[in-house]
Amino acid sequence: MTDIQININNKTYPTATKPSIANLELSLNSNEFICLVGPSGCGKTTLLNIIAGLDNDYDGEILVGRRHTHPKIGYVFQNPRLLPWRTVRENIELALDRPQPPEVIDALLGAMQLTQAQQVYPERLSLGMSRRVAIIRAFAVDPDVLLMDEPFVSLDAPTARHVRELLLKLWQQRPHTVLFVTHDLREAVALADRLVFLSATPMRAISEIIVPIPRNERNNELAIEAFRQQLLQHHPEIKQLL
Ligand SMILES: Nc1ncnc2c1ncn2[C@@H]1O[C@H](COP(=O)(O)OP(=O)(O)OP(=O)(O)O)[C@@H](O)[C@H]1O
Repeated sequence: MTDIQININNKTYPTATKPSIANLELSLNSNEFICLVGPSGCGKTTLLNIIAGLDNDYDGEILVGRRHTHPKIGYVFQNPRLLPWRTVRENIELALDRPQPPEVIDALLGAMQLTQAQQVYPERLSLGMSRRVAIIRAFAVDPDVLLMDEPFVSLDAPTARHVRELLLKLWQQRPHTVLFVTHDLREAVALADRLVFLSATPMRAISEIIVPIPRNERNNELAIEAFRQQLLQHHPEIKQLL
């Protein structure tokens, strides 16, 4: 695994009058779990699409180690985007760029508690199950960086907590660099090693915090409070977001 450096000087959509991203610098350490927290519409999806190589129309650079290239990506979208005519297992296998021993998929299905559902078609899955399939699919390609764009949005609270716990366990078994986007500070603190707070457009990274270990309710609350204080001190303009 390699460190990744993202420098975006300017990203302006052709039809827009002002940049969506300006002077954004972000370093991703190998196998680090990073949460990006930012206001609605600040440019998070735009950033993930640039990192994924889906949008090359920007001024900046992405370095994987010392190479100017795009990292190998696993992408978990808000919508799980499963092919309805393929089973759970086939949806995972289709994402692979090279065949994997069946045990690899078996282990991922087991970790996400989907072994029993592997021959099922997506229409029979709950939203929480579909999200778990999407997470497996992203891990299965063994990416340089896993991009997760609010993958637990619109799940009820207990289901979101369950899927979060499974994700963390899987990540501890198979460490990968993760870039996880959320609006939810509590979700971010429950998951991340490091939180990066983003400004409204034009988006840039305005503050960051390392989450204290061990993770427990008290440490999480302390992290949230420290984060609030740090942000309010340096960026009073975002008070309404906290
Ligand atoms: N195709 C496009 N053309 C023009 N402007 C766009 C386009 N896509 C996004 N934008 C603008 O760029 C900015 C960032 O949008 P983006 O969807 O990346 O934000 P976001 O943080 O992911 O939003 P949300 O929190 O709602 O998911 C917004 O001002 C949006 O209106």
